[in-house]
Amino acid sequence: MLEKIENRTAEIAVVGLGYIGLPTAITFANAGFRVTGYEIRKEVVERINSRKAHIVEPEIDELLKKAVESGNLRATSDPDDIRGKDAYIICVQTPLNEDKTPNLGYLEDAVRTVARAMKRGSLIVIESTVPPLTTIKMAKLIEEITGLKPGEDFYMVHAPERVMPGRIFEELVYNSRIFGGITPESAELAERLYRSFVKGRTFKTSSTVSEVVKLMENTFRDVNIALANEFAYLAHQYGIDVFEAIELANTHPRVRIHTPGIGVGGHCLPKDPHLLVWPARDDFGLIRLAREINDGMPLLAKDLLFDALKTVNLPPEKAVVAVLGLAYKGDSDDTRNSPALTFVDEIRDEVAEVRTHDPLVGGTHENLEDALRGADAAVIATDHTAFKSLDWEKLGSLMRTKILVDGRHVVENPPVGFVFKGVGRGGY
Ligand SMILES: NC(=O)C1=CN([C@@H]2O[C@H](COP(=O)(O)OP(=O)(O)OC[C@H]3O[C@@H](n4cnc5c(N)ncnc54)[C@H](O)[C@@H]3O)[C@@H](O)[C@H]2O)C=CC1
Ligand SMILES: CC(=O)N[C@@H]1[C@@H](OP(=O)(O)OP(=O)(O)OC[C@H]2O[C@@H](n3ccc(=O)[nH]c3=O)[C@H](O)[C@@H]2O)O[C@H](C(=O)O)[C@@H](O)[C@@H]1O
Repeated sequence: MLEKIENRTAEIAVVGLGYIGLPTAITFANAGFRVTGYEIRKEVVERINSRKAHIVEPEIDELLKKAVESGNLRATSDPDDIRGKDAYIICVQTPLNEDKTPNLGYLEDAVRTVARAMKRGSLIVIESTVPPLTTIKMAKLIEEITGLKPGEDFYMVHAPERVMPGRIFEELVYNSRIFGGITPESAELAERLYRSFVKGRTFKTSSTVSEVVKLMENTFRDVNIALANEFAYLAHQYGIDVFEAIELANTHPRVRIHTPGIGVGGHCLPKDPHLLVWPARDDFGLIRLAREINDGMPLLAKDLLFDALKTVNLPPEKAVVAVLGLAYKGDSDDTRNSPALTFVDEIRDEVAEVRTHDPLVGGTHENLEDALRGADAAVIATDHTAFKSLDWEKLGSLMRTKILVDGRHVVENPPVGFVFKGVGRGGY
């Protein structure tokens, strides 16, 4: 296997071609490996084979074209096409159920597919973010299905993905990586495989440490954002602008306060803290409280909107509200767990009309001006670059009432003639 890795003849199957799996498959293919991408959504397979990415990410179209045209990448939804591969890289989603418990159904299905296709000596890598101890459980599932002994007859690793959407192709190469093996040999093999394109530092550990590390990273971010959001809430009570206060606090050499806003979305931050605490017997509660704070932020934005409507004596049930941005963060087309969607759901039954516009996602109005024409309030829910340079004084002339609520600190100076509110912008 090591020799096959060194001379790039190892055959790789990437299972799940979403935001993580597709860039990973492309990167291995462009590093010289023969990669088969296995994906259950047939329309995604067709798009990829016709060289069109189904996700928004810088550089993806050129890199996908290169990978497919070189003959190194092919997508399929036929499990027979991934039989007998040297390495399987699993990148399927690991969402939460309604009750916030992990839904490992996609992962288990993917592992079953791999178990039926693999051979003795295959390396199986789970890139998906999973609750602690999952990799060991999945190795046992493979043993039950195949009769092969984990660590002896096949190798298994958790290699968490740490890329930031918007910078995926750069971070795939330059981020440091962790390889958590069910045995040291497993970790060693995966490290050698990924070293074919990773230029960052690499570390080997156990699969359970690796699972916890990944969950700690995103929990760290979520808890820090919750702290910033609590500061924003307090700033309203003191009538100050939290962003001015944060900028000044961050001049301290050991303080790095995160950015408050309308909420925390995406496939990962809203669920990973739950994956960390779910299998534990007990915890202190900080991680869960941070989640509640962040989940509550769309309601704070709703209060700001309703305050503004009160200022102009417009009953909410008569108000036409245009929500700008549906994606969970700027310049993304991903709406999973987006606070913008929560905000829309929260106000929908209480106002006359909710319009939505997102340049990358769509919405009820394709055109920004059409969304604002005759509206009583505009609410910025996503920090898309396109929203940062809007001429509000001009756009205001299209609106029936000039209310602007900024959930993402996109507008620095409140536009003249508007009733302005913003998350963390006390004093307006
Ligand atoms: N999106 C992100 O920014 C990051 C995600 N992650 C983790 O990576 C994992 C994947 O996340 P995303 O790529 O965002 O999810 P995604 O939903 O974009 O992609 C998953 C893909 O797997 C496919 N799939 C599901 N079950 C399958 C099966 N049994 N066989 C074949 N294909 C199957 C789905 O149709 C989908 O296209 C998650 O565990 C996530 O927490 C980690 C770092 C960053
Ligand atoms: C620790 C860390 O930086 N994790 C990254 C994170 O990426 P993700 O796309 O979720 O981006 P994010 O910038 O944390 O944004 C998540 C959400 O939080 C919001 N957000 C973010 C930072 C902040 O200071 N304030 C804030 O409100 C964003 O608007 C967004 O709604 O989660 C990714 C993942 O695991 O999916 C991970 O690979 C990335 O490296």
